[in-house]
Amino acid sequence: MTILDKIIEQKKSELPGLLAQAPSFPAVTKVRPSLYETLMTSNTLQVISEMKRASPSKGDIATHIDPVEQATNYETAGAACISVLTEQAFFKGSFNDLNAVAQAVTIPVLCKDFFIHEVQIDYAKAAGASVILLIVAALTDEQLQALYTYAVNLDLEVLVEVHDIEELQRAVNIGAKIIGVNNRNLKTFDVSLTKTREIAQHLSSSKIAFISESGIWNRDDAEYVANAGAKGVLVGESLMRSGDVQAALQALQIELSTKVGE
Ligand SMILES: O=P(O)(O)OC[C@@H](O)[C@@H](O)c1c[nH]c2ccccc12
Repeated sequence: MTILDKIIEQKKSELPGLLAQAPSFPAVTKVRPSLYETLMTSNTLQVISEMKRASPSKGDIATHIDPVEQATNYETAGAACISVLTEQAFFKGSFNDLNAVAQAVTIPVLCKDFFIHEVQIDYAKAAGASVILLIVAALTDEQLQALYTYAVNLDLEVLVEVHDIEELQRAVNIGAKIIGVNNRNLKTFDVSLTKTREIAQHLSSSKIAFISESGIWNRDDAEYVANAGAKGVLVGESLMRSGDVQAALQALQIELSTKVGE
């Protein structure tokens, strides 16, 4: 069993609880900018900054950090979007974290979870998300299409996560506009930024906003993935561990127009 299999089992066990009652969170009525538009129109590498307390591969990362304070720092530093991990059993997140962050910032908010059922999308929406993540490796084609359509009909944007060329094709087939490659192998936890280059070479449409996810620690890493074709990066651990969150984030905002090789 891979870690992804284990997490999906856990998610399945939580569905009856979610289905038993309607989501109830303090209302969030903000209209946020579109993440897709931000990615497609900006000349700098856009940073999706993550609130991440812990993970299965690293254990505790930063359990003491206040999500609202962290998100506010991210927004002030010019983040394009705040990603909030809401998965509880492995990442120590919650929908309450998401709701608190959604109240506090005006930029797009990504609900980072393992979606296998529509009810989870209802919770994400009610808690204030404007973007959700769908992981191709966790879903059948039918589930992927159904959840994608369900989210879009709720006015949510969708970041579709892939790990290889075959998954990229499945993402393209459902019409995904924002596609992220996870540089972390979910079976071995190995991280390699070359994944970004490999997937980027197979992107056929310039209308896709392409994101590089995981394992980005510094400006060199950001430059590498920007040169490979990424319009944005999804960064968790390095920002959570940084003593100067704003400086660490700003170091990643590479000018895309000065990219080597373009
Ligand atoms: O902490 P990192 O290496 O910067 O990674 C952030 C993000 O990419 C990672 O948390 C992530 C990418 N895809 C996911 C899917 C589920 C949970 C977490 C993730």
